[in-house]
This record gives sequence, structure tokens and C-alpha cells, in this order.
Amino acid sequence: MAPASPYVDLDRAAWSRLSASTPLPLTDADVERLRGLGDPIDLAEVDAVYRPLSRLLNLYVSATAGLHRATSTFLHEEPPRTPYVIGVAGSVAVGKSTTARVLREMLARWPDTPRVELITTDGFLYPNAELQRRGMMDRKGFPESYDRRALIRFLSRVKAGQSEVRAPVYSHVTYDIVPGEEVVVRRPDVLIVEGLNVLQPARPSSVDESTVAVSDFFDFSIYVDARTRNVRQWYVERFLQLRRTAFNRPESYFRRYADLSDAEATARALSIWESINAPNLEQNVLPTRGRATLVLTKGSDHSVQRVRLRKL
Ligand SMILES: Nc1ncnc2c1ncn2[C@@H]1O[C@H](COP(=O)(O)OP(=O)(O)OP(=O)(O)O)[C@@H](O)[C@H]1O
Ligand SMILES: CC(C)(CO)[C@@H](O)C(=O)NCCC(=O)O
Repeated sequence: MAPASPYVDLDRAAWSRLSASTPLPLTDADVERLRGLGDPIDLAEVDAVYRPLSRLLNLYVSATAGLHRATSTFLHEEPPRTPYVIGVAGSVAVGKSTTARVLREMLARWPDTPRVELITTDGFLYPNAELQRRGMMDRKGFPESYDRRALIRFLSRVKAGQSEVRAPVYSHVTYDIVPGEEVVVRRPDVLIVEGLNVLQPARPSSVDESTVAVSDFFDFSIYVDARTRNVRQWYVERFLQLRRTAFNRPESYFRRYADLSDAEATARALSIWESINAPNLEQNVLPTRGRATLVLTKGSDHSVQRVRLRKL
């Protein structure tokens, strides 16, 4: 007999049927506000894909709280007030930030988790000056371009239930850490951590404290997946759109690309994709997919076509 698979693999229709009695708390206007540039997500997609996911996560949050209560009863201690932490991983331009924002909004509508915070690991990228010093300006997004120690410290404080934990902030417009700016996480019910490399295992031979991995702090993790050629196309299309908007801002790092023709901009985007984001996807991001609790697989139109849940 074949060994039982640890995964259940569902197509869109089967997945979507699992949420029959769960209310859909968002409106068209909410979805429009949460949608990332180039992501066509609409209320029907939220209904079919995110409503079941929100229900599943709500069940998991309750079950985890029950487990914590059991441990506390056994130890004769007060149950800890620790956030439920969800990681969202996947390629640059796959739509992780939209997924994370929609989930944040949906989870916050459940009575037991009104306070949901979202952070992205972009804030833990080394500032450009430091990346330049290390000769890593063309490695942005690779595991070594992040201050992993600071990210682990941040997550361990959040998990320890500290009342205020601070993280640095990254700007996609200046393409750098924003000096002096920070986000403050104040003991939420749920923390969503979005980033390319959040499912990376710990480095085996590291001499610092990080034999701990970021994902050790996750109660649940989601990998947003799509064919590489589709993601490349989304990256290029977004680049072309940004050329007309964000790149025109005087403080934009990409200001010099604002006046490129379509053909020049496409060539530039493809070259950044092929030299940085594609190798990072192949070498570092894709290999972590199997570690996720849930994989959302998108088709060429961005809609989720398959869902794989780890059940064992
Ligand atoms: N060069 C840029 N200038 C201004 N805004 C940008 C730039 N690159 C990305 N953005 C904006 O920042 C948001 C997040 O970008 P980021 O690169 O973190 O997303 P991503 O990693 O591509 O993942 P995803 O598309 O999966 O959220 C995007 O939705 C986009 O609108
Ligand atoms: C900041 C990251 C690494 C991740 O969000 C990404 O958006 C990025 O800037 N990658 C480097 C190459 C590029 O500019 O697309």
C-alpha cells in the first residue's frame, strides 16, 4: 500500500466548497483598497479562496490556544499571551503582499482575533550603504541581504509576548531602509510575516545564534506559488506600470527609468528579473515551498487554481 500523503491537494472548486457557512465580511471597496499593483483580485476570488482559508485559520488559532491552555494547566501557570504567527512566502511579484493584506483584513473580522498586524521582511534588508559595503547591491532579496539576526530577535520578542516590539521600515520608492522610521507591534492576536525567504531553514554551519530559523516562530505558513514564466511576466508588467507612477516621483531610486520607451523598460525589467529575482527564486525561494503548511497555486490570470494543505 502506498504511504499516506502528508498533503491534501484540492482544486479551486473543491477548496471553495469547504467554507459553506463562513460569512464573507469584505466588500468590493475593501478588496479594491487591498489589491496590489497588477493584481486583479476581486470579491469573487476572495469568496472562493480566502473565505475557506480564513475559516481554516480561525479553527487553527482556536486549537492552538487550546493547546497552550493545556500546557499551562499542566505547568500550573497562566496561559501565555502570545500572537499566532503566520508566514507568507513566495517570489517577488507573485502577489504575497495582496494575500497578506486580504488575510489580515479577514482574520480581524473574527471575534477572537480582532487585532491582526502585518509586517514584511523588507524592513530587515540591510540599508543600501551596508549592502554596498558588502558588495551585495545586486543580491537584494537573497537570504544574505537581510539582517537575519535582527529578524529572529524581533520574532522571538513578539512570541515572548513583549508589549512593544519595533521593526525598521523599507521604501520601495527610495529602494532603501527609511532612516528613523519604524513600525511598532503591540501584542496582536495574530501577526502575519510576509517575505520572500521566510521559509528558509536555519543555516547549518552558522556560528551566531541563528541555528534558529524564522519559520520556527510560525504557527502556520503559506507559500504563494505560480509558474516562473507567469511571475516574470507580472514583474515586467508591474515595472511598466510603475514607470508611469512611482518612478516619476523625485525621490524614486528608479527615476532614471521613468522616461524609457516600452521596449527599453521591458528589456530593463527582464534584465533585473534574470540577474536577481529569477536566480533567487530558483536557488532560495522555490526550494522552501515544501515546508509551507499551505500552498496556493495561481494560474496565469493570478486566480488561485489549486490549494495544497499539509494535514500530517
Ligand atoms: N520599484 C518600485 N517602486 C515603487 N513601488 C514598488 C516598486 N516595486 C514594488 N513596489 C510596490 O511595492 C509592493 C510590494 O512589492 P514587493 O516587491 O515587496 O512585492 P513582491 O515581493 O513583488 O511581492 P508581491 O507582489 O508578491 O507582493 C508592490 O505591490 C508594488 O506595488
Ligand atoms: C525588496 C525585494 C527584495 C523584496 O520585496 C524586491 O522587491 C527587490 O527589490 N528585488 C531586487 C531586484 C528588483 O529591483 O526587483
